Amino acid sequence: METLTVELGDRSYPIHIGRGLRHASEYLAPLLQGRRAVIITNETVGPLYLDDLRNTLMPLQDQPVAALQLADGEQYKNLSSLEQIYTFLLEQRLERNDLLIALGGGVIGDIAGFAAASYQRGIDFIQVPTTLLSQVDSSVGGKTGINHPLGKNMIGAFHQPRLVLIDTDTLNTLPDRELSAGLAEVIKYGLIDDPEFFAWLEKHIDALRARDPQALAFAIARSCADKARVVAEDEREAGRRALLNLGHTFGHAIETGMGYGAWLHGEAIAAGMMMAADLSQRLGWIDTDSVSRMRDLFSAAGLPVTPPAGLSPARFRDIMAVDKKVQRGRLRLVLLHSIGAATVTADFDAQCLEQTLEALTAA
Ligand SMILES: NC(=O)c1ccc[n+]([C@@H]2O[C@H](COP(=O)([O-])OP(=O)(O)OC[C@H]3O[C@@H](n4cnc5c(N)ncnc54)[C@H](O)[C@@H]3O)[C@@H](O)[C@H]2O)c1
Ligand SMILES: O=C(O)C(=O)C[C@@H](O)[C@H](O)[C@H](O)COP(=O)(O)O
Ligand SMILES: [Zn+2]
Repeated sequence: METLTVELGDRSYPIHIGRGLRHASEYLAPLLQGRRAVIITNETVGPLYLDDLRNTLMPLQDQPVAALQLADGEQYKNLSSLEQIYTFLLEQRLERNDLLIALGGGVIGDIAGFAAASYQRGIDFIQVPTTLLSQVDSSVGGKTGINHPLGKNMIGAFHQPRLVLIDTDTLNTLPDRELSAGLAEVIKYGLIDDPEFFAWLEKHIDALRARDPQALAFAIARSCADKARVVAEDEREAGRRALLNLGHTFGHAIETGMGYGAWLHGEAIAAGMMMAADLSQRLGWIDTDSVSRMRDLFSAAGLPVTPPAGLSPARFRDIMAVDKKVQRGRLRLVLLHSIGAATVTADFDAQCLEQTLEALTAA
């Protein structure tokens, strides 16, 4: 068992990482203390893990542990699912002092987190992430929200969880394609500011794909530590936190343009990071050798390295124009000086961006 802390003053919270949820009741008990918890999950994760979590919670509260199972998929990260959650919470008479628990991947964590941020103007919530992507990224840092047909995560709030409980054994049931998608965010941390981790990933990528428990535990803890550090410095993305968006301006355009769910988030941002690398290279920043290392690692992780056919440069431009990093109408992108040195900037040659879009969408 390993415990990290997201340091945010009186809103600091622990991330517990381990195999099995044996110690879960120890961590949950102090938060419950006469309060009631309900669970939001989905129709895939519920049948796998809801009973375990319920059994852990049952001795800690005097009322039955109610749960809502939403439909599964990125296309359900929308207003209609959010409304389903509000209705459930009201029917359950959940009070302002009660708790909501998100059990599932990033879709459930984001939407349940936003329900917690807005229900009765904000109640506490706990993240129990069950995908690699949610264990290394979405459960940490308090970004919650839903998609809009015109843009990813366009409606939401910053709302930190009170606790993150990561049971790495849940990854045993995760499909290979989803494991690879999670590796995209893991590789992202190496690219942003952790070149040693990037080099470790190059050596251990096969072990990670084979679900070696030690390799996974190390990669999850290192990713959470890297993210927690950035979030602690800049909780609401006034500056440095935007680095966590490496590959996301391109990647979100892929997800929105292809229709939510066609490309997994991790797949889209892997291709997006390669697009950011291509542009960085055209600007004379990152060198060819580093771009090849990136391409090799994403490929070894089972991820795409080019955007999908069928999204034109014009469509990319159109969707990218509503990115949340746009300021006074100017697009800001996360670009790379080298592996481990990312930067957020609006100061790039627009011609080079055009060339990247033309070259890679034609590939
Ligand atoms: N809030 C943030 O900081 C943040 C960070 C990264 C990504 N995200 C968001 O997270 C979402 C992607 O999350 P994701 O990749 O976890 O996708 P997801 O939540 O859709 O989960 C992927 C699939 O795996 C299934 N699943 C979950 N756990 C499982 C398990 N243990 N065994 C078997 N199947 C399981 C799910 O039902 C789903 O079908 C996107 O919406 C993305 O925008 C948010
Ligand atoms: O936590 C962050 O900050 C991130 O940017 C993490 C990203 O991996 C994640 O996909 C996030 O949801 C993107 O946020 P957005 O603000 O670009 O929608
Ligand atoms: Zn992401």
